Formats: sequence, C-alpha cells, structure tokens
Amino acid sequence: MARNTFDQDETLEQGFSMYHVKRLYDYMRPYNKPIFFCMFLMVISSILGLLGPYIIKVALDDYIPNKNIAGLTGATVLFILSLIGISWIMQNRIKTMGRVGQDILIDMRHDLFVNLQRLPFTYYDTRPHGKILVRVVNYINSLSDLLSNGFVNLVADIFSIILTMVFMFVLDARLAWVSLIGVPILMAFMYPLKALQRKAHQKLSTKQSNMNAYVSESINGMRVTQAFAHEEESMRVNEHVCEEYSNAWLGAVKLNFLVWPIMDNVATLTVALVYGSAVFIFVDNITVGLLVAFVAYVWRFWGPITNLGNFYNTIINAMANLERIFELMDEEPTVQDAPGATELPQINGLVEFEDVKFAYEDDEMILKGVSFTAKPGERVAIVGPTGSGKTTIINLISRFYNINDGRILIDGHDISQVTLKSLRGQMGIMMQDSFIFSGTIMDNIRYGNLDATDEEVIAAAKVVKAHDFIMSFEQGYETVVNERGDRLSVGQRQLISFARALLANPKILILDEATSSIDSQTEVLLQQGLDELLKGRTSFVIAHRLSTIKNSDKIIYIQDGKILEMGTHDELIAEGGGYCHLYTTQYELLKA
Ligand SMILES: Nc1ncnc2c1ncn2[C@@H]1O[C@H](COP(=O)(O)OP(=O)(O)OP(=O)(O)O)[C@@H](O)[C@H]1O
Repeated sequence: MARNTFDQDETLEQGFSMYHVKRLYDYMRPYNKPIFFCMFLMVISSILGLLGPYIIKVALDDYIPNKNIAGLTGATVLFILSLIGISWIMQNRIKTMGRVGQDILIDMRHDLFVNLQRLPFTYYDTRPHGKILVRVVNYINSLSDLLSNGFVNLVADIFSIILTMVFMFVLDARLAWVSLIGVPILMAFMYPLKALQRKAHQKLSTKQSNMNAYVSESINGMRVTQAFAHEEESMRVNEHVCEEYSNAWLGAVKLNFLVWPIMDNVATLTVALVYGSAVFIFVDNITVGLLVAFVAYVWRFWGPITNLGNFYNTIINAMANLERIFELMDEEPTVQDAPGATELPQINGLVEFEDVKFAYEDDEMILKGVSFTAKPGERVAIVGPTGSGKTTIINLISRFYNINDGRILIDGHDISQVTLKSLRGQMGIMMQDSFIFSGTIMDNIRYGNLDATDEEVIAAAKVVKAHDFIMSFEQGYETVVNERGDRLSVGQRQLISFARALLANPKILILDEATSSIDSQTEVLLQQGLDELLKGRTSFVIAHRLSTIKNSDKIIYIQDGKILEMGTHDELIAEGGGYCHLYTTQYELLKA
C-alpha cells in the first residue's frame, strides 16, 4: 500500500461511475416514502406556480376589458390561495427532507465507521489520520444539501419544465418553438464546462484533505513544535496548504459561477427573441395578455433550468466527495477472517512461531525467519536493539498484520485460520503507546473488560499499584481524563493501560515497554504483584530495562529481524553474546 503524506494529493484508484449513483440511491431507498411524498408536493407546487401567469392572462385579456369584477375577485383569491399553498408545501418539504437528509448521512457515517473499525493497522500506518477524518466528517457533510434538497428539487424542476412547455405550446406554439432556441445554445456552452468542473472539484476535495491532514498533524505535534520553537515554520506550511486549498476553491467556484450567467444570458436572449418575434413576425395574432403571460412562462421555463444548473454544481461537488467516501467504505481489510475461519477455543497459552517472515512494505523484510515456542504459563522476554523487530513479533501474535511466510500457532491452531475476535478476545495487550480514551479513569480501565464490575476494576488497579495515585485525585476513579491523558504522567498512563490489560483476564498477556516510565520503587512493588498474577498465563514482555526481565523463563534476543540467542538469563550471560553485552553495558551504566 502506497504511503501518503499531508502534502501529497491522493489519487483515486477508481473514478466516478454510475455505480456510485446506485450506491447513493441504495442509501435513499429506505426513505422512499417521505422522498416521494415531497416530490409529489413539489409537483403540486409547480402546478400552483404555473397557474399564476394564466390567471394574469385571463384577468388582462377578459376580466379587466369586460369590467368583470366578480371574475377579477375570484382570480385574485385563487392567486392568493396558490401562493399560500406553495408556501405551505415549501415549509413541509424543508422539514421532511431536512430530516431524511440527516438520517441518510447518519446511515452513511455508520457504515464508514464500521469499516474503519475493520481496517487493519496497515491502513492507518500509511496515511495521515486527518485524511481519514475529512472523509467521515467534511465529505459526508457536503452531501447534506444534495440529499435534503437536490434530488427532490430535481424531480420538481424537470416536471415544472415539462408542464411549462405544455402551457407554452397551448398558449402559442409558434412562440413556444422560438423560446426553445435557447436550449441547444445552452448545451453548447455547458458541455465543455462539465469536464473542467469535475476536475476542479476533485482537486478541491484533495486539497481539503491535505489541509485537514496538516491541521490534525500539527495539533498532535503541537508540543514538539512549541518545544523546538518551530511555530513560524509550521505557520508557513499551514499557509501553503491553505493557499493551495483556497486556489482550488476559487478555481472550482469560478467555474460554478460561469454556469449561472450563461443560463441567465441565454434566458434573456430567449425572452428577447420571443418579444422580437411577437412584435415583428407574429404581430397580428398576439394580445397583450398573451404576450405578458407567455413571457412569464418563458421565465418560469428558465427558472428550473437555472436550478438544474445549481443542482449540477452541487452534484459535481458531491460526486467528487462521494468517490472518496465510497472508496473508504469499500476499502477491504487486508487482515480479516479467512473463509471458513473457526472460533479459537478457550486456550491454554501455547504460542509457536514457525519460521515466520514478515515485511511491512514489500521490499524490506523485517522478520527474517523467526521460530520459537512459548509454553503455557511461560514468561518470555523479548530483548534486542532498537528497531530489531521486538514490537513487530508481538503485533503478529494478535495478527494485527498478516505474515509473509511461515506459521504462528496458538495451542496448535494456525492463527490465520481462526476468527480475529476469538483470537484477540483471549489476549491482554499493553502497547508501547498507552492510549487513554476521553472519559473517567474507571472507564479507561474497564475498556479491558466491559463487563467488569467497579470492584474488579479497582482490584486490577491495586495489582499494578495504580490505586494509590488514582485515589490521590479528588474524584478518584471518576476523574475525567482526555484523549491524550493530559492530567496524567506517562508512568500513570502506563499503569492505567497495565490495569486495563490485566482486567481482560487473558491467557496470553503482552506487555510492550509496560513499565519503562515507572519509577524503580513502584516497579519493584509492581513486580511482586505481577509474579502472582502472571502465574498460569503466557506472557510476552518487552523491556529495555533488563533488570525487569531477568527472572523470565525464556529470554529471546533478537537483532536485525533474526533470533540470535534464546535461554534463561543465566544461560545467556554464560553464552557471553549480544544479551550479555547489552546487560553488562546497562549494569555498568547503572554503577557509574
Ligand atoms: N508500521 C510500520 N511500517 C513500516 N515499517 C515499520 C513499521 N513499524 C516498524 N517498522 C520497521 O520495522 C522495524 C522493527 O520495528 P519494531 O517496532 O518491531 O522494533 P523494536 O525492536 O520494537 O524497536 P524499539 O525497541 O525501538 O521499540 C524497524 O526497522 C521499523 O522501522
């Protein structure tokens, strides 16, 4: 999968097609009833709107010359009633379609979010998160107008155009033909514009995505930016992405704004032709009332055509975003249950790596044939230099990535053939980055097991020695923390994540640098609790502080994606290899 950065335009793997329109219609289908009802209302509204000029014609040509007061009063009342009817219909349409539009957006957001949950680490590794966010939030929002007004108005406008033509032909077929001259002229202008608009809107959505990605990255990296006093550089980049966005916006809007004047000019030209032909060619058979009514119909004919132009702008914009929304919705998780995957039964915790080869990106093998066995209940430590592949190994146990070659077995079951849920549901994982969700400390720990009682949460916190610092907060376990865990120190965040992993009560426990930021005194206390707790569980521990893994049943020393040494602490020290060197260096440093 190609990597993308905030300043790199995303290319679409698949262009716009009728398939996208069909997909959009699938979302609208459940709301057919209110949508068709609103379309029906709009058709009635068009008919009422078209009555106006006819009433004026009758008033001008018949009632006023004949001083027919009763007829004139009746026509006025009818005219007012038609205006009231139109306004009632408008109100109801806005209310109903507003609701329907929002409901459709909720359905689309739901489906997008469902797929986001399924997508593997690789997907998130390879693109800025702001670019994902923009699809779920901004692009979906941009469909609101199309769904609330666009389609209903489209049908009403088409109906209105046809009905107006009928009125025009009934009134005077010669003038009706004259007023249609504008249609091919309009087509000749609009056709070449279409391709330009489509490109401009695609560019706009790409630049919006880039801008979002940079803002999101800047917020996440704000502390580093301020620490290095790089605000100006950051602002310069921001100005650049904003300028690119605004240029793209201007480009798209400039083309959109061409649509309306073209239509207006063609409409004016048509009216002029109607007047001209009425005065110079068909002068004998035309009354004032007929001409006034006819010109009113010509404007009414061009009104919906102008609306169609606006609808066209909306749909061009929406389609550029829809392409990306559906692309994300259709993104197939590369890590998913194999066909016929079975449930992993309750495990004992035997983990076997058989000649596992793995690459994040095709060209660079990270694990180059890793084999080891961890027996149930064994405590396995994985050590090695930075970037040697330790985290990669433990990420593979939970199948966050698919391996390129070899096999990983748990209790003899190949993990690629069992369901992800049954596999991950039996593991407790504490990752290097102790992520804290916004909410209370209690909720954050309970994330490990949503069914756990408050007492169980507190018990887990006590085991990892987090209870005391939690209780030192005024609100204890109910203290609200945010996404970055800003109220908490890094060590405190680690302890909370630790408690979360334990609460899952897993047969396999994975601890990646679980205690790297915890003071030595707390760590000693924690180790005592842990010894008891890890009994009966297979655990994988990664720790740079080697004193914490000395007592492990097995230490795996990995370098450059290969296991170089494996054994107990004493055995590896006796071997005098890489582990011994690492350990003695650390020991010397501590002594110094
Ligand atoms: N998501 C990723 N995409 C591409 N390459 C990656 C990714 N994560 C890690 N790598 C690469 O894989 C190699 C092993 O990384 P890994 O995180 O497993 O190392 P580690 O031994 O855990 O290091 P550390 O001690 O620093 O945590 C590194 O060279 C790293 O650049």
